[in-house]
Amino acid sequence: MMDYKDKWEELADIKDELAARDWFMGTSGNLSIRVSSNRFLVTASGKDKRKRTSEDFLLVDENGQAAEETHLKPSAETLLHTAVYNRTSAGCILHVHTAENNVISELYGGRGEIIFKGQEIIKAFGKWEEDAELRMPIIYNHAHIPTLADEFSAHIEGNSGAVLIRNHGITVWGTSGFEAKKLLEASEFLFRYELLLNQSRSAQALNQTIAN
Ligand SMILES: CSC[C@@H](O)[C@@H](O)C(=O)COP(=O)(O)O
Ligand SMILES: [Zn+2]
Repeated sequence: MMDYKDKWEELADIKDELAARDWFMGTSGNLSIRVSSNRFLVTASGKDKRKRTSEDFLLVDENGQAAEETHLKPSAETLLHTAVYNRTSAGCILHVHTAENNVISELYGGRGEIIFKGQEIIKAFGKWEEDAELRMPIIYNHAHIPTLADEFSAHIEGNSGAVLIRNHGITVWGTSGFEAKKLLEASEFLFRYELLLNQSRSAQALNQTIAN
């Protein structure tokens, strides 16, 4: 039997941290961590991800099928995880639904992407140049998961990245658990900033109209 105790604990710790941020509303979200070239641990479907139990994850193969005898069902969105692991050397994938990532995906979904520029925190994505841009794709939320996974796959470029699914959530991947969490936190910071900025500008414009 494969020994994945350390990877299990690492993913469970990440899950606890994201839960402390309240990023698993209504059982939403799914997480995975690579164990070998063709095996990864993924969250069991439909669980309350704020709880830490011995049934939180199951080992799956490169097709997203259980690789060991279990009564657990892999996440409904496991195909998005297999899409990343089969194309890259990524080590961890995190998917969360937040009000902020949903509103951003709706505001900018018509453009198919949101671009962040002039933000220090895009360095978390390896964007170090002064005029660097971070382009984050926004894809349609197909209910048919193989179709969603196909559209998502078109945006997998390299061992780290982030894709927004419109009115659904964000999926980020990185070379390790640490990297994936960093990208997720940086993304959610950018979303909150963008929303706050838009709100502040609207309030400012309204105040000016009233003053004139
Ligand atoms: C109730 S959340 C909606 C789910 O369909 C899904 O989007 C999700 O993120 C969690 O599904 P899961 O099967 O638990 O991984
Ligand atoms: Zn989801």
